[in-house]
Amino acid sequence: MTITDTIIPGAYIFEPKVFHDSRGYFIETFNRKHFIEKGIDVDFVQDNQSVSHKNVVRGLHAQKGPFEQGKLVRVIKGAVVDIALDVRVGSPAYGKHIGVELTAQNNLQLYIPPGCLHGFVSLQDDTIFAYKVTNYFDKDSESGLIWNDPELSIGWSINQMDAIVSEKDQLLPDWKSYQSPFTFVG
Ligand SMILES: Cc1cn([C@H]2C[C@H](O)[C@@H](COP(=O)(O)OP(=O)(O)O[C@H]3O[C@H](C)C(=O)[C@H](O)[C@H]3O)O2)c(=O)[nH]c1=O
Repeated sequence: MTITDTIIPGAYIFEPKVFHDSRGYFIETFNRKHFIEKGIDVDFVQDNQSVSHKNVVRGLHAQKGPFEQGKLVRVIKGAVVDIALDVRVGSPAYGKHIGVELTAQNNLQLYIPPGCLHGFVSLQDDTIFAYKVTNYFDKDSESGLIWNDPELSIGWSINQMDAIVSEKDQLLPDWKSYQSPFTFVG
């Protein structure tokens, strides 16, 4: 497993070792010891899976405390551009985002710490997105930001006119009206 730091404190890119043989391949998709190596004491309590058509954008979402979530995200089939935006007040990366292409071919995974808004755009039809979260879903704790605020100039790699966005996500606030409920703990 190769673990790469990002500009967002606590966010890491994981590249699992692929064991190929005449039958196909094997990878460990999660091993807690790699998080412990990075000093992250994760306790995932829920696994999620969504399937998206090409050009579907989900996000930018985060659950507020006490239901904030760390997320370990990956793609089982297809491809996404995955975005994490640090909104922890006091973070050295506050207002900064990372974008990582996660595909069924590259097997990359991204760990997104609590306090980051998360979203992705599906680059292929029938993309299967699977992720582990460190806290339970709590509908009343959902918060978010509109996906395409020009002030953040997030590179979604698709033509905005083609994006398929839920009605709920289309109503999310823009960056200048976003009130972060998160504080950075260094
Ligand atoms: C997230 C979630 C949703 N649901 C139910 C609620 C709705 O009836 C339905 C679809 O939910 P939603 O439209 O919020 O799904 P996404 O737009 O994929 O939301 C996710 O998208 C971005 C990328 C995220 O990082 C979050 O995990 C999450 O916000 O599933 C549940 O029952 N449990 C859950 O954990």
